[in-house]
Amino acid sequence: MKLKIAIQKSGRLNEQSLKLLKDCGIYIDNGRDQLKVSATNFPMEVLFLRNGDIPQYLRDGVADLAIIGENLLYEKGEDLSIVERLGFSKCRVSIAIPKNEFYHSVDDLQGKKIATSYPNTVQKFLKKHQVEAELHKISGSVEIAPNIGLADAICDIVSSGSTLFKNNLKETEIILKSEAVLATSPNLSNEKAELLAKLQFRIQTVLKAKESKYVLLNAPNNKIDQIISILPGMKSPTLLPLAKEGWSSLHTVIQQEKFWEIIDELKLAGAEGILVCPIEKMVI
Ligand SMILES: Nc1ncnc2c1ncn2[C@@H]1O[C@H](COP(=O)(O)OP(=O)(O)OP(=O)(O)O)[C@@H](O)[C@H]1O
Ligand SMILES: O=P(O)(O)OC[C@H]1O[C@H](OP(=O)(O)OP(=O)(O)O)[C@H](O)[C@@H]1O
Ligand SMILES: [Mg+2]
Repeated sequence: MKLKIAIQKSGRLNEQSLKLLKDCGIYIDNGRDQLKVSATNFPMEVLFLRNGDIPQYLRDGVADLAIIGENLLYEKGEDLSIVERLGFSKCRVSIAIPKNEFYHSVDDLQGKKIATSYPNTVQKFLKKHQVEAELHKISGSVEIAPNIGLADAICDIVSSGSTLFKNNLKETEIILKSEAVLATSPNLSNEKAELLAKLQFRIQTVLKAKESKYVLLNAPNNKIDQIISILPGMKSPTLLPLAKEGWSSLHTVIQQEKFWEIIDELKLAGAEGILVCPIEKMVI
């Protein structure tokens, strides 16, 4: 018995999905040309599919789980559950209009023509705000629609905003924020649920390690207490004596984002030779 995981065949999510499996110690042979590949060291089969088809495959039980954009679940798979947020492919689904158009509120979309690849998402948004607009479904290059007279507004994925900028559009409403997630089929057998739990444990181990850094620093012994009070450590930090009399080396694990907040404080408190190292796996 194998856990069948669907990942995007090619596109934005493909590379990082494969990398995540690799970081979890799951090796896949010949992922390139085949649409179905078995892992060599984990009871798993990887199905390479078109993104848009994945929610249906999950629903039908053709795939047990999938790595997919949260936005696509909102569009096509609200009945499916998210079991893990994966932290990559962060983006938002937004409404945009030509830069020079006036925009005050959602009401300005009343009676307008909106081009999008995410019709259900837009429809839900319009309904919530009691706005009636005409939807025009297109499958790609949505941002060009207003420039060629196809629509008054668009709804599409925005990340850096450069596609909007290049097409003279401005973002007026953020409908939702998205990232890659692990989603599951509704009726997993107990055996499959156990395998899923194993996979989730590995994923959490990898993700936690990514957020954290191993920090080493040197300081005079009389400054150590103050430095420890600044460090938001895992537990108590490790303290080792240096060859130099009256000095110690202090090791701890901190959240990457916290590091930038406390670095100046650490230096002021007398920390020297600060090293920040990546962590490969982290089991807590
Ligand atoms: N510019 C972006 N920045 C960050 N994430 C993005 C961006 N564009 C898309 N994504 C995310 O990646 C997912 C896949 O996008 P991509 O454009 O590769 O595939 P697609 O065109 O939706 O699907 P298909 O596999 O059918 O071609 C999207 O659902 C979204 O969650
Ligand atoms: O805000 P930005 O950083 O510019 O990213 C947004 C763009 O990225 C995606 O397109 P993609 O490149 O995936 O092309 P596609 O339309 O062929 O899917 C999305 O559909 C937007 O067009
Ligand atoms: Mg795309």
